[in-house]
Amino acid sequence: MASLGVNIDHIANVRQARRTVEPDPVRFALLAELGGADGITVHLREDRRHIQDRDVELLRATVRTRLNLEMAATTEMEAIALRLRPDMVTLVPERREEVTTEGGLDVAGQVESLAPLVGRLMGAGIGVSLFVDPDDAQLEACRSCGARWVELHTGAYAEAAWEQQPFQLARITEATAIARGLGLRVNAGHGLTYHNVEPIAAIEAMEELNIGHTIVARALAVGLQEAVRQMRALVQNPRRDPLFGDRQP
Ligand SMILES: CC(=O)[C@@H](O)[C@H](O)COP(=O)(O)O
Ligand SMILES: NCC(=O)COP(=O)(O)O
Repeated sequence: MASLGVNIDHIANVRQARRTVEPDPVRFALLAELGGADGITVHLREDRRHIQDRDVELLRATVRTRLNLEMAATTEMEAIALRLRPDMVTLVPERREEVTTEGGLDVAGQVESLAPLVGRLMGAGIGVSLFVDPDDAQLEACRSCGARWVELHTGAYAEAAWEQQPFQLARITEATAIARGLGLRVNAGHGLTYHNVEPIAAIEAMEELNIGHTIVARALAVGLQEAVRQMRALVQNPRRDPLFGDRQP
C-alpha cells in the first residue's frame, strides 16, 4: 500500500506572488500532516521562486512525519542538505526558465559526478532518491550511483492523451518491476491528480507518491487538511482500473 508525500511548493507560490509572509508553508505542513500526510516534500529551487531557505530550516524543526528535500545536484544544495539533514533528498533536474520540472534527471549521463554526491549524502544519514523517467538505462545508472531509491517521473502518464494512458501506465509498471529487480525502492510523482492517481497507487511495489499541485488546488475549495485526507484515501485504497476499464496498453 503506497504512502503519500505532500509537496507544499505551491503554498509558497501564493506567498511569493506578493513577496509577503502568508500563506506560510510551514504552518500548512502541519495541516497536511493532520490530514494524514506520511511525509512533506519541498523543492528548494536555485531561483527560490517558491520555497525559501527559511521554510526548509523551520520544516526540519517542525515536521513530525518525514521531510523530503527536492534539490538540484549542486554544491550549494549539497551544503544546505548536509547542514539541515532532511530525512530524504530527491535529486531532480532544474532549469531556471522551466515552468515546472520537465523530465527526469539524466543519471546515466553523469554517474561519475552523482555517485560521490549520493555517497556523501548517505554518509550523513540522509536517504537519497533519484527522480528519473521510467527508463531501463536510467534505472541501471541509479543503481550504479549507489542510491537506494528512485522516484519515477509520472509526467508523461499524467499528460498523456486518453488512448495513450494505458501505454504510459504500462511503462511505469514495467519500470517499477525493473527497479525492484535492481534492488531499488520505488516512489513516483509529478502531475498526479485525484482522477489519475489510483492506477499508479495500485502498482504492487510502489512505496510512496509525491503529490502537490492537485492537492493545493483542491485545498482552495475544501482546505488543505481535507484535500490531503481525500487524496490519502485514494492512494491507500485505489481501485485497480477506474480509468481504463477493459482498455489494455
Ligand atoms: C520533481 C517534481 O516533479 C516536483 O516535485 C517539483 O517540485 C516540480 O517543481 P515545482 O514544484 O516548482 O513545479
Ligand atoms: N516529485 C513530485 C512532487 O513532489 C509533486 O509534483 P506535483 O504533484 O506538484 O506535480
